[in-house]
Amino acid sequence: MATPRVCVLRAPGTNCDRETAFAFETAGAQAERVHLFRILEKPELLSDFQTLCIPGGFSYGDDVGAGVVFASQLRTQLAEVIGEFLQKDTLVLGICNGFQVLLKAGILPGGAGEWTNRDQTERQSTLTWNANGRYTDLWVNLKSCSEKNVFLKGVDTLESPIAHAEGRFIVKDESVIADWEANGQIALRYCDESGKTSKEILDYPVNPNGSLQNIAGLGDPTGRILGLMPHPERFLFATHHPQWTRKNLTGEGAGMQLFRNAVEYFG
Ligand SMILES: NC(=O)CC[C@H](N)C(=O)O
Repeated sequence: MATPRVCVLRAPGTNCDRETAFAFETAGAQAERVHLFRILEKPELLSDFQTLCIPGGFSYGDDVGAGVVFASQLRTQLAEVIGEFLQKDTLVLGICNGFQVLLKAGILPGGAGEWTNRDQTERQSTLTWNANGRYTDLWVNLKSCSEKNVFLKGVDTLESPIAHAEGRFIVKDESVIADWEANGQIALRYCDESGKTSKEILDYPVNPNGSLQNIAGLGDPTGRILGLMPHPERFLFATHHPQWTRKNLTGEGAGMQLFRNAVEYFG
């Protein structure tokens, strides 16, 4: 199997890059933590990689809004190389702050298809302050809703931690969600312990932030891009789970499958 190279792109304030690189490495990829300033200096470096991952954290201190500054650097200073990267048979993963960046840059939900028109396309959706107005840190249940998304192959439900202040997914006009759903772009929804979810906003803590239609993750039309608020890299081993002894969990954690899928895609 070919070993894909993963660029874990970090900016000032990113703090989940080591764990995320470790997750990809454990799944069999070759992951490199690359500082955004290196790519700004030498944009062609990005073409050495098959996967781009923007990890979680507080890029630029969440100033102006989480992910906004990082996203605007991608949109303006790196537009060309990002466009080339998206056109190729590559994967993109954005975790938490990374999801915020993908959405605010306009890499999601349109992917390569919309990237060239990103300045003409009005942004339909965003991630804003949690309904409870607070930074919220807990474990949630997720239901995979897309058969198309590469990262979610073989995933039905998974538990994962969330840790964010600006994770409430909202849209300007709710009717776009039906189109995204038909396209397989609605990737993950918050659900209860039995895996049940709904389009009505479920109560806290099942839906921890008040996201519309309980949406926790979104993909592009090709299924090669995924952005999600929860942190799969924090559940690689059973022992990461707060109740692993009580629940007798052993072996891998549910988050591992997403990284393995990303590696096997290139197999
Ligand atoms: N864990 C994260 O990546 C946090 C994202 C962002 N800083 C927020 O609080 O919303």
